[in-house]
Amino acid sequence: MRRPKSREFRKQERVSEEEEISLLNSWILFQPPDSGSNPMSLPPLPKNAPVGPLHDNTYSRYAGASRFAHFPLSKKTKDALREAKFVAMTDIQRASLPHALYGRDVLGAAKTGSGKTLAFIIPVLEKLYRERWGPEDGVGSIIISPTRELAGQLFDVLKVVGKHHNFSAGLLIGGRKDVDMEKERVNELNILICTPGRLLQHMDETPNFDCSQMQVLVLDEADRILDSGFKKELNAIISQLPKRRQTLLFSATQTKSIQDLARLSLKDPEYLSVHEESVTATPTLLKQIVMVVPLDEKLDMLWSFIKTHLQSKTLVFLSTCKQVKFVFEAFKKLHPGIPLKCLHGRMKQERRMAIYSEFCEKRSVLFSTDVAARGLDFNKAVDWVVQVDCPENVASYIHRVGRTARYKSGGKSVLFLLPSEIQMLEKLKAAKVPVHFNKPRQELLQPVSSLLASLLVKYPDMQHRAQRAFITYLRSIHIQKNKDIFDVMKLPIDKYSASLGLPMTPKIRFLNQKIKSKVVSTKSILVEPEDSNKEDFLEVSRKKLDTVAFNDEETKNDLLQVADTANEGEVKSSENDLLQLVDTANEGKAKSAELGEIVPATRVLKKKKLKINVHRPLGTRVVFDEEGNTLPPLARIADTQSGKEAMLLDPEQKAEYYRRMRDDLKKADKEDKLIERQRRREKRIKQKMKLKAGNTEEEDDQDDISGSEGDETVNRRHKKSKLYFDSDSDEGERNEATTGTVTLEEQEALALKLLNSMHS
Ligand SMILES: Nc1ncnc2c1ncn2[C@@H]1O[C@H](COP(=O)(O)OP(=O)(O)OP(=O)(O)O)[C@@H](O)[C@H]1O
Repeated sequence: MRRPKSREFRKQERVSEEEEISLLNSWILFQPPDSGSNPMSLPPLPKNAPVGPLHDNTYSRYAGASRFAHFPLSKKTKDALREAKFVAMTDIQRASLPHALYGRDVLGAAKTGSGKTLAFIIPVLEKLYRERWGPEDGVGSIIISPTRELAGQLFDVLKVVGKHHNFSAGLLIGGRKDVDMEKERVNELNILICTPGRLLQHMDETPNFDCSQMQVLVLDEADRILDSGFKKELNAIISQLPKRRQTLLFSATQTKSIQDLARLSLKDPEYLSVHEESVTATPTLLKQIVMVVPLDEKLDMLWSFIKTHLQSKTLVFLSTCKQVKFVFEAFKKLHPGIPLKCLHGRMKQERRMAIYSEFCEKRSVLFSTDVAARGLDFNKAVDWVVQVDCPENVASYIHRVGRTARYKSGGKSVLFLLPSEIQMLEKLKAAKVPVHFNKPRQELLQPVSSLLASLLVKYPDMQHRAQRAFITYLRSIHIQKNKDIFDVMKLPIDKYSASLGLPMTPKIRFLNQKIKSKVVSTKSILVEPEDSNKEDFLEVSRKKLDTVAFNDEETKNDLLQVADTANEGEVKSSENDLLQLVDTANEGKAKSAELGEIVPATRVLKKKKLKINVHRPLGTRVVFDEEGNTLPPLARIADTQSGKEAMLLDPEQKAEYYRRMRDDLKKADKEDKLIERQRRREKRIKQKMKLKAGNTEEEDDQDDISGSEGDETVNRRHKKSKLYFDSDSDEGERNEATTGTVTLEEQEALALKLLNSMHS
């Protein structure tokens, strides 16, 4: 047990702290970095150079120093840094700390995993220390993170570096039940680490919540917090903060938008982009691979990848929560031989945190939405980042792959691109992201679709999950802004549905409308060579690039590597192939004929052909009339049962036959309705019970396309919609909601009738 410090000791401590603060202030003011300069351009202090106050009343130069020990930092901070083995500074720390310590606003940009967290945690601690901030002063600094997991991680770093300081700090994130306790204590906290939604909730609901004296505002992943997803929240937050404050913004993909920065009222900010001159925008030790994978082969490819990388820690990104849930559940049932986990914004907070910690500790495969794309520093290095679905933009790509190859460790990533998404490559190259093409070995591909189909039969709930995954993925593509890359009409929808194990392609209203309009325009497409060429290109490139699969064993370590390093030339040539294909496509259909491909003119035609094949009864002779129509059922029966022909064609008998059929149909219809009513009723009861139990995790039907945050406000919005929308098709959702109400009324009426009849 710690003995309470004596009064005398406390007094002495105070005096020495005051002396230290005075020294630090003089040191910082003595030789600050020039405004607009990057301290990285200054030579570091020689190893044995004296540090701090010098004998002639001067101080050593700290701008440009490369070790924490050479900086005007408090002993408490220096001790903690040393204990955590932080000795030499990273580039972004060298560049931004001198400006931040001097009190300037900073916009810091540096590659993922390059140590930006310390670049803002240290100035926050030092500022409050030098201001002698205490419990009675309330909120002194607010650090905002876009996701809960990242906020939790920042809190952990703060606990490490600030462990000798006496500040109180709080983690305010959505999904935690102890909001009332937070409200009671939030005004006593000195440092708040929060997500925008929860902070705003306190600003709105906590009596006397006061941050009018706060000194430092930090936005980690600043570009994300400043983008439209958080616009309203951030504007409301900023409006309640004092104008006189220091603001620090950090991200691997920094915003330079004047409008964004104007919202924050920055004062002559220092823009420090330490890797701007670098040849690549991603970590140098990161090996990045791109493979072209048709949509209907993505799961085969992913499954094969997992099976051939059982010793790796792998992070898999998918576009939507429903995809994550489906792939996780399905693959889990197929027992790949490595633990699987999933993380998405619709999970309960405790579960999210638990999964995050488990993945930090253990070798496993984590399926995730973009909720894990930014900032997270998984303790034991992630070996592979697999992007099954194309990220919405380059920034998103950079953050996702940045979960591996952090600080000084290496890592690998692979991106599956659809043939229609090839333009993404140009964007990556333009942003200095060095990617290599790879053609893993076809023979090692382990198809999983048939296994999924059997799973869906065995577990009926999996069918529902597969449908949701299917629909939400298409919707995620549909709502993307960049239509040059993301075009839902270019997707092989039926094949994709089959690849998930679905027996039939689910109906999607928004897509049906699109297809209809495409059918109308098909006529003109057929006479417009340019557009039809596009289709040709799609088919040709698919055929040519389809030949991908994974190598076996870890030793030949990932098929990817073998093909890549063993034959750099081959990679190059495949890349060239790809580029050539674009040209080839522009040369029109003639070229594809040369290639020996039978290329359908449009997808619509292909689909029609498929339909006929699917619905035609196998092994039965189909009789067509002269116009090519099949004969009506009765005529067919008459044809096959020649003995009864006369009877069935007799008008009275025919009428009788039709009457019986009608009755049978009515009966079947009635039964179906009853079953359906019962199903809906059970579903409603289930939902009510879930609501009562406060279970927010499952079946939130507005899918989280961005896969982000799961912040409190966002969740509240979703919860609301949950009451009304309960199906994937927009139309279906509304229908079901309305039918649900009518059924309830009907049931009440029925109950009343029953009661009356009992009393009478
Ligand atoms: N000076 C340092 N010395 C040693 N390790 C460091 C130093 N600074 C940071 N690190 C380590 O580097 C890793 C990455 O740091 P951090 O999470 O701050 O990166 P980041 O730049 O914020 O990445 P992201 O852009 O993905 O958010 C962490 O494990 C951290 O402990």
